Amino acid sequence: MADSTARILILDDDADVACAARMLLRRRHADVLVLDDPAGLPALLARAMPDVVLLDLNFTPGRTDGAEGLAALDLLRRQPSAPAVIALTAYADVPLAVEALKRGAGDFLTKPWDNARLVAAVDSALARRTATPAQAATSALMGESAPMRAVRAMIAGVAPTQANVLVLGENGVGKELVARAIHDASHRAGQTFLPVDMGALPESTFESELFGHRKGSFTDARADRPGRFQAARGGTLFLDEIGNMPLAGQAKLLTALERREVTPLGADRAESVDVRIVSATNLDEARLFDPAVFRPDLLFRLNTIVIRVPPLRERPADISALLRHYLDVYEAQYGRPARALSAAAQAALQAHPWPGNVRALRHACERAVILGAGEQYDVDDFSVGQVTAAVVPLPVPVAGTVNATATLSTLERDAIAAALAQAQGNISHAARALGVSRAALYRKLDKHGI
Ligand SMILES: Nc1ncnc2c1ncn2[C@@H]1O[C@H](COP(=O)(O)OP(=O)(O)OP(=O)(O)O)[C@@H](O)[C@H]1O
Repeated sequence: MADSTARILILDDDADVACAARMLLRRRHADVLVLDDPAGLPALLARAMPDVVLLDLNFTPGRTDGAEGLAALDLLRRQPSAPAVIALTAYADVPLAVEALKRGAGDFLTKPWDNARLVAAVDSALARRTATPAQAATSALMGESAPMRAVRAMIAGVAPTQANVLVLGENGVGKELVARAIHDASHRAGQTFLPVDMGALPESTFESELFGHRKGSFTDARADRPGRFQAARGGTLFLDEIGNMPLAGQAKLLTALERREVTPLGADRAESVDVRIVSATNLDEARLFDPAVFRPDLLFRLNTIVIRVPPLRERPADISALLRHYLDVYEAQYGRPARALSAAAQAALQAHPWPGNVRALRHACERAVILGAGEQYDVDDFSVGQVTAAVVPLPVPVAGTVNATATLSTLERDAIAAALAQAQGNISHAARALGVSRAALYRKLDKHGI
């Protein structure tokens, strides 16, 4: 069932490929457009700006240099509210995938793709796109509280080195922003910053996703394919959610990090790859240091430097500036007039514990900008009173008294609340139990005000 209002464009001349992708994505996104020729792109953009573009890199038969796709990518990146781009290529060509990433594509997929991976790539592109205004530059890591100043000092100290960095903190505290800030302040800034959600990598394709594969190495390996390590060569690989990696995957990652080289599936020789590793997890440290959960030898490789990003409730001095920043961002994005916060709203939001941290604050600001009707923002516009709903038993609807949509919506909310309770608040685990990506779960939490 389509549950997002995002607009997705598939720009690919292969009708079968475009049709397969459209059918898959239509289950979740109501608005999926297909275009078979980049020449039609300017007219389409003038009519309807997409949120995410799946962009083939080669169109003219026989052409494999990617020039047509890269030109379309440049055009997309020049748009005032540029869509997120996922480059698609049938020719698993590392330099071309890397070139697309360097020119602003957020991710790449090689054909034929794994359906779950395609869905997850679109979800993360949407999530990242929403976050773009705050993530564009190092200075976007806001906060003048003493703990955030200490975090920034650590970033400045560690960025110029080659040290692997482990970023710890609850969901939504800004771990990815910290990782980007390290990359942006390092000598690798001009190279790729590639985030990989380690919790979302299927066990069966773990090696091929990370290290790549050679044509014919397994039934579906119809072409050589680069892995994330090769794609991030020279840059920074951000291993997100490492705490959700199965132990088997941990062993494979350890070998790559120890040897500083990776062996694509089916290859007879290892390749050395120069990547800087920044990793992150929301696992609490007691769990992370439990050998039954995480291999100590891998942890030792990853945590040369540890940066702890404190939850927002421990740095209330940052709340006010973050509120104003995100209200400004969304007022500009939605073309709404600038409005002040009422004194009561300011006090209530300042005292709020923000269990979802800065991500929740950002979502609350977006809601307020869209829904707030008064001259000033009132506390109700932020709908933050419902934050504990995930652990509060929800009322069971009485048959016949609610309409079908309300029932479905309630069921979904119940399922999410139950999954979260069972996963003890671990978003990745709850998302996996529900069969959706983390990004999709975040959107649903937002939708239900959880
Ligand atoms: N210090 C900050 N200043 C401005 N925006 C922030 C800050 N910290 C987080 N954000 C915003 O909050 C959102 C969540 O941040 P981010 O994705 O970096 O968190 P995370 O800790 O990596 O989350 P998760 O654990 O769920 O992956 C993003 O939109 C980000 O831009």
